[in-house]
Amino acid sequence: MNNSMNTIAVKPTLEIAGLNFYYGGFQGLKNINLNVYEKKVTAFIGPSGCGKSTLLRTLNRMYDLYPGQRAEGKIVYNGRNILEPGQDVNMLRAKVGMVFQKPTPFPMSVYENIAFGVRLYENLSKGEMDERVEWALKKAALWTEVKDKLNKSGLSLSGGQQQRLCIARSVAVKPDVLLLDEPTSALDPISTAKIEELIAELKEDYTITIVTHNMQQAARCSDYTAYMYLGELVEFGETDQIFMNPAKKETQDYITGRFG
Ligand SMILES: Nc1ncnc2c1ncn2[C@@H]1O[C@H](COP(=O)(O)OP(=O)(O)OP(=O)(O)O)[C@@H](O)[C@H]1O
Repeated sequence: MNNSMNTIAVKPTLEIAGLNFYYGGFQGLKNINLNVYEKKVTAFIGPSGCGKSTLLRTLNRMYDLYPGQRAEGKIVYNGRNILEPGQDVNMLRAKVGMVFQKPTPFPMSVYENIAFGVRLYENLSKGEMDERVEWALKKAALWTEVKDKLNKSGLSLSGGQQQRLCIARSVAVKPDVLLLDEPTSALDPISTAKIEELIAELKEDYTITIVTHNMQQAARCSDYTAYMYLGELVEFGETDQIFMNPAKKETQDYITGRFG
């Protein structure tokens, strides 16, 4: 949590307005309005099925890969509604990168896991690519552990290392935003602590949103928290306020474990 935030001017990176989302005939998100602020961590919390992952997946149009899923409303990024037709979704996904719940390294070397994505967008020399790979691995706090194993399979790393490799892979293409979907739920407590430390470091450079079931994690890692229920945004505000002085009884019940 960041107690000095009230005094710091914050700028929205993503402005979400009147967002509705549909899985065929089922409405998964209902009139969501919230800003994701620049170089801050925003946590999405709420009971299972409330729409946290759905909201995260709209932010880089990941749902486009699935027929029958559609979003309407506005998500303004760099002055443009990304939901409109004509958006270059590949470029969007480079700028708004995603890390999933289960670590998903590609079945290739540690080095190639990072170089592969970079090659899709940039034409770097071998020396430049070596530098980029090292830079991304350092950003993801993984370099010292893998610098002697760059040619080993990404799948040979531990679960926590694999998740940091996935973060390095996203960071390597120089995004603005990182979307983290329960990034530590498959990890042990030590790896979880490392990822949480990493999130604190990464927010110096990136705007981060995180879906988490872990209330302590939301309280520790985030500057803003959105509490969702049944596809609606119940309450959104600074994390200190949401956890210490929520405006709504439903939020209070959820964060104190009285939900359900
Ligand atoms: N592919 C899909 N087809 C139809 N409905 C879906 C699909 N994916 C999710 N849903 C529904 O949309 C709603 C929101 O799901 P979502 O996965 O966003 O919730 P969540 O808050 O992330 O849940 P969890 O914490 O369990 O991951 C749920 O009712 C879910 O059943």
